[in-house]
Amino acid sequence: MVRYAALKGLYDVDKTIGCGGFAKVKLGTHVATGEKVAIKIMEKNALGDDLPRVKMEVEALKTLAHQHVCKLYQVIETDSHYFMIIEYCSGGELFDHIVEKNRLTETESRKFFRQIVSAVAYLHSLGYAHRDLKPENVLLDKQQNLKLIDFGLCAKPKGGMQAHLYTSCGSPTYAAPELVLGAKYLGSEVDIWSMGVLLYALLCGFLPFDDSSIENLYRKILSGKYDEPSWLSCSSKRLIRSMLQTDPKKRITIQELCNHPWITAGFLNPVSFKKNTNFEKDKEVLVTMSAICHEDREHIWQKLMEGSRTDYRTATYLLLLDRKLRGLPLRLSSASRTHF
Ligand SMILES: O=C(Nc1ccc2c(c1)CCNCC2)c1ccc(-c2cn[nH]c2)cc1OCc1ccccc1
Repeated sequence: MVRYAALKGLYDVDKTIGCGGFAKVKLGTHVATGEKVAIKIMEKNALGDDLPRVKMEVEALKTLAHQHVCKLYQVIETDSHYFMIIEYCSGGELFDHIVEKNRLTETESRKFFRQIVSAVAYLHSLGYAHRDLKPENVLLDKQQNLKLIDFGLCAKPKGGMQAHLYTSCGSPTYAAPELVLGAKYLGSEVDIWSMGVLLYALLCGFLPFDDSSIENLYRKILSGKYDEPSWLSCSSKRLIRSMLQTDPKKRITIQELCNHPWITAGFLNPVSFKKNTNFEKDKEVLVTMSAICHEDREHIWQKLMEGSRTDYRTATYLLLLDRKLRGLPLRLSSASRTHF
C-alpha cells in the first residue's frame, strides 16, 4: 500500500533528509505549485509522551509568521501519522555551515546572529519562549537566510513572559544554569543564555561548555567560566559575557540585545522584531487561485481566514506568495482544482 496515502495527489514524497528523535524529515513537492517542501513525519504511537510536543509545535507555528521562523504550510493528521508540511531550507543546518568553515568571521556571525535575535525578539513579543535554541535548530534557506525550527519545547506561559516555568527541557550543552539547577526560570532568560552559546559557537567554532561527563558539563555551566580565544574582539567578549551571565537577573535582556553596539555595528538600525511576512491579502495570488478553482477572490480569502490555517488551501496560498516574493511567475496545476 502507498506508504503515505494521505499525501496522495497533494504532495510528492522524495528522499529522507533527516531523522530526529521522534520525527523523520523527507523532501517533498507541493503538487499544485511544484514548490519544494520539507515533510516532517511522525508516527503517533511512536510519539508516546512526545505527543504534547507535536501539538505545542503546531499551535505555535500556526500563530508565528516571521521571516526567520520556519513556516508551517499544512498539517495532515491520519489515525497513525502526523505530517507537518514545512518551509524548505536547502541550506541545511547552521551547525554544518560553521563546522565547514571552522568558524565564522565577526561580520558573518553578526549577519546570522541579528537574524536569530530578530526571530527570538518576535517570539518573546508574542509571549513565547523557544527553550531549545541550538545550532541544530537553526537552518538556512537557499539565500543563506536563517530559519528557526523545532518549536516542540516552546512555551507560552499562561501568566505571560514573567510567569516562571519549571519543566527542565532542551539540551544540557545549551542549558542555562538555572535550568541545570532545576530552579524556576523565565523562558526569555534561558533563551538569552542559549543565544550566548550560539554566538560563541559562531565566533569560535566550538562550544563554551562541553564535557563528555554530564556532571562536569553541569559544573562548567554553573561556574559560568569558559575560554575566550585570542581572536575574539573586545566587544564580542563583552557581549558574550553579558549573555553567559550565570545570574539570570544580571543577564542582558532581548531589548538591550537588539540595541547592543556589537549587534548594530555596521548596520543602520537596531534589530527590529517586526515581521516582514504577514498573512497579508495578496490580490495576484488570489486571482491565480480563483482562476483554477472558479471561486471569486473574496470567497477564497474568506475561507482562508476562517480555515484552520493548516489545510491545502493555506499551503497553496503561502507557497504562491513565497514564489511571488522570490520574483517567480505564479503557476498552478489545473489538476489541483479538486483539492482546495
Ligand atoms: O528543508 C529542510 N532540510 C533540507 C532540505 C534540503 C537540503 C538539506 C536540508 C540539506 C541536505 N542536502 C539536501 C538539501 C528542512 C526543513 C524543515 C525542517 C524542520 C522544521 N521543523 N522540524 C524540522 C527540517 C529540515 O531538514 C532537516 C535537515 C536535514 C538534513 C540536514 C539538515 C537539516
